[in-house]
Amino acid sequence: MSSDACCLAEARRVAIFGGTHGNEMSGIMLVSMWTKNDSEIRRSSVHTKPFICNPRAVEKCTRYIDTDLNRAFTAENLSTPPGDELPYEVQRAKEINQLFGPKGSPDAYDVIFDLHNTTSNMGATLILESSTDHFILQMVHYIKKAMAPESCMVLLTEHPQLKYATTRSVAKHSVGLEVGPQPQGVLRSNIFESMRMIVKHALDFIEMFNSGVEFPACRVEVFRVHERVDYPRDTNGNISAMVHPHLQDCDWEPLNPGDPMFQTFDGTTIVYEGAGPVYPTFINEAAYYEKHQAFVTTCRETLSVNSIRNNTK
Ligand SMILES: CC(=O)N[C@@H](CC(=O)O)C(=O)O
Ligand SMILES: [Zn+2]
Repeated sequence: MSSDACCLAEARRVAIFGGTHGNEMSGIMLVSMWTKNDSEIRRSSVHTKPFICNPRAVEKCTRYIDTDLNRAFTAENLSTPPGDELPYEVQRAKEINQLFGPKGSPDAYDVIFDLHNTTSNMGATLILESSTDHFILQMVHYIKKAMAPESCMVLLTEHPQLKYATTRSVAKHSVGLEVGPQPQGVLRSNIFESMRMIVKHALDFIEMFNSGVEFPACRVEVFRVHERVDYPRDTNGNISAMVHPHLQDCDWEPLNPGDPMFQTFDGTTIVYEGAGPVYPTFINEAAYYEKHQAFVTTCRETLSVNSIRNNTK
């Protein structure tokens, strides 16, 4: 055991969230399946809790009832007194914070995986909120290696303005899993199986970590959120162009200055005018029309990850 490894507590309490958005079917079906029979997610050193976050939205097969649950875990929402008049998702956020948090406290769950689907052609993507959580970064490194030659991308949402208050943020360590393309309300077997495999690798990693395995220092390639790009709009605020066919489905591929970005209804091309190459993702995500986001640009970077080991072994 090397002496410079960063010592961390074991991760005993782990939750797997599905149905944070009620129309993202892979996570909903996996979590429902694991609620009935947890043999697949059981590990000897871990208590793993499968949990449906927004049951009313799942029942209606809609993203949310009153407001987006995955934006609701703000300090303000979590601290205001409870009440029936609050939006359903704000009430639910408070309940989830009681069950799996409180956010920022020592009583919070060790790890939360939150399972999402996207209509974008992103493939399997892990979403991280922090570039300094070496436990999660080591997990990501492990998952990427276990998945090879299939790729698993990493989106880092750490950004002073663009970060949002996610359901998973109540845990000490959190990771989002976004797999696409899959239409809203639809189950695709390839997407379901890909998500299932990543959860398996993640739980295997936690089991190994808890048992005392040391994970050596490594490097992880991530794509850090840079800017949100909205659709072109007319003076009434209606969309006046679509994602250009050369950009559609090209998540994670470089977009260079001068490259086609949008196509108006009369066929005019609107090009990207940024300074250098960016890597767009969440291209044409259905849920983001209302958020005024056609895609998000990212910048590629490589993070150095500390070696870690469990300090109780
Ligand atoms: C399509 C979708 O729902 N994406 C998630 C991403 C995340 O979990 O960070 C969201 O916007 O909440
Ligand atoms: Zn989602």
